[in-house]
Parts: sequence; C-alpha cells; structure tokens
Amino acid sequence: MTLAQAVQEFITQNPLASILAFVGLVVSITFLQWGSDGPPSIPEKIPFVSNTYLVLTNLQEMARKAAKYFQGGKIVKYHLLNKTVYVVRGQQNMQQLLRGSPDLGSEGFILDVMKGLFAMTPSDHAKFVNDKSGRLKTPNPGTEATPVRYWAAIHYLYYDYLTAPHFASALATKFNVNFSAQLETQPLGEWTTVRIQKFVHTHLFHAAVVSLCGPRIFELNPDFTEVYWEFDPYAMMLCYVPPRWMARKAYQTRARGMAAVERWLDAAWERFDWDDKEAVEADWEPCFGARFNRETCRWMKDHGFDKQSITGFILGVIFGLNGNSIPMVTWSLMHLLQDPELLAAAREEAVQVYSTDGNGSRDIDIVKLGKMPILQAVFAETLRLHTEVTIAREVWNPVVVEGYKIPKGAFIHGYAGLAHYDEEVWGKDGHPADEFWAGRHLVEVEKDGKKRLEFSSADRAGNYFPFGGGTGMCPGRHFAKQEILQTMASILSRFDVKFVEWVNLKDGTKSDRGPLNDEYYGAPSMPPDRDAKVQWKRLW
Ligand code: HEM
Repeated sequence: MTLAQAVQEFITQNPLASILAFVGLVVSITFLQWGSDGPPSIPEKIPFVSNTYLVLTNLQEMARKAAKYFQGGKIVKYHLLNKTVYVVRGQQNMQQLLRGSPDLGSEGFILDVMKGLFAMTPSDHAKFVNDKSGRLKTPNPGTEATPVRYWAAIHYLYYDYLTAPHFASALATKFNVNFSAQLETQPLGEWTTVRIQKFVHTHLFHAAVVSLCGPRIFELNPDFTEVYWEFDPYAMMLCYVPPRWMARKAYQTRARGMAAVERWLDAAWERFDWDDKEAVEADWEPCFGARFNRETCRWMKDHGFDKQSITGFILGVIFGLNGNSIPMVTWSLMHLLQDPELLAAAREEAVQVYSTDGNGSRDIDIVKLGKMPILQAVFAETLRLHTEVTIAREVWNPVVVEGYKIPKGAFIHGYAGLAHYDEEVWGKDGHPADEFWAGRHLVEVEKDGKKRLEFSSADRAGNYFPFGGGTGMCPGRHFAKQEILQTMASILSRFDVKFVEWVNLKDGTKSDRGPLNDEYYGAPSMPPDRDAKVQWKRLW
C-alpha cells in the first residue's frame, strides 16, 4: 500500500479525526507566518475555517463581512486555507491591482484554477509552476532562456483566437445562426408560456456550446445540458482547490463533465483531417468547433499534455462561456421585463439592428448593435449588480499598501462586491447603488440641435471590473458582450413578451418574492435565485 493509499483509507475510516487533523495543520502552518502587526483582521467563529468556508460558498457575503472590519481604512486581512489574504478597497488600490506590477503575480490563482477546475495532472501543472517567464511577449527579466514559455503560449492562444476582433466576431456570427435556430423551435404567432431562466439554460446553452465545440458534443452526450448544469454551481469553488471532504459533490460533477468532454475530444481527434488545409484554416468546423478549441487542443497535445489536462481545460472554457453569460442574459431580460418604459426603448433599438433582404430573411447588424446606448446600458448595469469577481494577486516581492508592508507569498484580493456597490461611486440622482438603473450609464448629448442619449463608461477605472483586469482579463469579454446583446435584441425584436409572475426554480410554483443574486453560487456571475414566468408570441 502506498502512503497516499494509506492516507486515503484513514480518511475514509476516520472522517472526523481527519477534519480535526486538517484544521490543526492549517492552524499550525498559518500561525508560523502570522504576526500580530498589520491591518485589522476579519474575525471568525471557528478560527482558520469559517472565513475559508464563506469564501468557498458565498463570496458576496465575505465582501460584506470584510466591509464591516475596515475600521475606516482600506485594508483588512484574513486566512484562506493556508494563505494570508489582504483585502483592499478604494479606487486607487484597485487600479494598482488591476494595472499589475512586477511585484504582483496573477498566476498564483490561475495555478489553483488549473489544479482544481481543469484537473490538470501534476506533471502538466508543473510545466506552468516552473515557467517564471510570464504571459507577455517579452519574458520576465532573467528568464530569457526558458525553453518553453507555457504561460505566454496560453495567453496568446486566448488572445489570437478568442479575444481578437476577427475570432470574437466569427464566434458571434456562428452564435447568431445557432440561437436563431433555437428561437425557431418556438411556435410562430401563438402565445405560449415559458420560464426565462429555464429557456436560456436549454436553448442559449445549446447555441453557445455548438458555436464553441460543434454539435457532436450533444450527439455523443444527449444529457450534456443536465451534466453541465449540475457541475456549474461548483466550478468556482473548485478554483480554490478545496479538500475533497469539503467538496465531494464538486469533484463528482467535475468527473461527469470531464467524461462527457473526453468522448467529444476522442471523436474530434479521430474524425478531423489535419491534411485538409481548408478545415485547418477554418474559423469553425464540426469536429472541434471554433478555431480556438482546435488550436488549443493541438498545442496542448504537441507539448505533451495528458488527455486529462486537455479535457479539463476545455470543460473550464465551457464554464467560462456559459457560467457567466447565461446568468447575465437571464438577469438583463428580467430587469427589462420589470420596466415597461425601458423595455419599449430597448425594443425600439433591437428592431433597428435587423435588416430584411426583400425575401423575408432578416440579418442582424452586429456593429450597429454594439453601438445601441440603451442595450449597452442594460448590459453594463446587469454586470455591475450581478458579478462577484475577485481580483487575486500573489505578492512576489514585499509591497507597501496603505502603509502596511505585505510580505512575499501573501495574497492581495479586491472584491467587485465592494467596488460595484460603493454608494459614493454609484449612488446617483436618488438611485442607490444596489438598485438596477440603466440611466447610470447614459448621458444626454446635443448634436445638430437634437438631444439624444449616449452610452457612457466614464468614472469606471478601479470601480467596475466584471471581466477582471490586467493581463489575465477575461479573454471571452468581446464575444460575451456580443452574445448578450444579440440575445436581448433577438428576443425583443422577435417576440411579444408579457411578464406573468416570479416562480421558484425547483418546481415552477409561484414565489412570494422576486429574484435575488444566488450568492451561494460562487462567481464571477451570480444567477437569479428565482425564475420569471412569461407569456410570449413569436412574430417572425
Ligand atoms: C458576462 C460574461 C463573462 C464574465 C462576467 C466573465 C468574467 C471573467 C473573469 C472575471 C475572469 C477572470 C479574470 C482575471 O483573473 O482577472 C474570466 C476569465 C476567463 N474567461 Fe470570462 N467572463 C465572461 C464570459 C466569458 C466567455 C463568453 C468566455 C469564452 C468564450 C470566457 C472565457 C474565459 C476564460 C477562458 C478565462 C480564463 C482566463 C485565464 O486563465 O487567464 N469568459 N472571465
């Protein structure tokens, strides 16, 4: 029996003793590095456990808890597993974190994501641990001789095939075709009753996944939609690599998700013809789907990555794609349905972005859509209120923040839950920061004697970061914006919609209240904890 097997057997037979042993270990490790100096601490009922548990299960509550202990300052500290975390707030501190610095690394958190979410094998994980050359084209000073620059390679795969305008638009165009086909499953000219969140979980999910991975993932896994939504609530928790006893369901659902993706990956390798030049150069083809997937899988295979690591990586990207955009689409539709005036203004814009060719076929103008002020304001306000993002940086060299020396190895965190709800920044014209008000992102301008509204993103630096920031900023952000705007525009222009009532997620029964952020979800996007029952009629 190996040592690992012996430990596993002991844990299975003595779960309570194992928990106590683990807590004791964390306490000892942390005491060794914890001095009495420094900023105020966030207290906890069970030392070294309660705050960690709160971060894993309800990050927004952790942000609210942190807010109580700043004692008028802008920095507090606590323990997250065996790490010391300094939470900062305020525009200047956030700008410093987002801008990045040679003393702060964003790779530490991503290494955990690779381990916990992507289930990367230890030897593949070590490739990133050992590469100190950074993500950018120019290697960090002193690392010029690094033989393979894994961080930079992944960064530029993201940048070249996901973020770059050509590929973001190619994905958006594919999504438009796929989502239109999904909308056409709804009867034409007939009133029907649907639940918004349930609808997007099925139909938008299908359209987005086919755009990224091709249709075969559903053919090989007819239950892929259910498998994914069982895994989705645990994905963020896995990014913190919780011990298995704390997060059994998270690891089980990840295993099911990976098994489904592995079937797809095997079929893609088997069927794709690498000698077919046209397919190799295509923005999209049915085996791997989007070029981003094809290039990433090929690069990982060529660099000796295990199939498990490639599978986990693709499952992680599927989470990036859906775990964030789908809740944001749901919330934006819900907010529109609650405000008839805003709904009418948004619908007016939505109708304008479609043109007909005379044969009755309609085409969306993606560029025009991206400039519509009301739809953009709804998008921006939805992301402000419903994303809980942590900007996490590892301290590589001691830094001074708010007069405190932060030691090497500690982490500095900034929470959107503090910045996006800051009353001083966002409270305006009788609209408190916690209220949905699209007007926050609109300004009235006068041109040629005519007044009109324009979208404004002023005053955002350090106060608004739904997509994170710096070199690690979300590579899917341009596609995400197009996907969310397109979904709003296509539903508003193609359907007459009437809100019926709020319902409970589990059984669709009437709820006695409207939706709130499901804070237990993890992050970055928090879905609504209720659904909206609506009646709608497809017009075309
Ligand atoms: C409203 C929708 C979205 C939100 C709010 C969002 C937010 C985020 C945030 C906060 C991060 C971490 C950034 C950081 O560490 O500073 C991230 C990373 C990431 N996102 Fe998004 N995202 C969205 C949509 C998407 C879409 C549509 C895709 C894929 C097509 C995507 C793919 C990714 C990937 C692959 C990463 C990891 C990047 C890395 O490892 O460096 N996201 N996203």
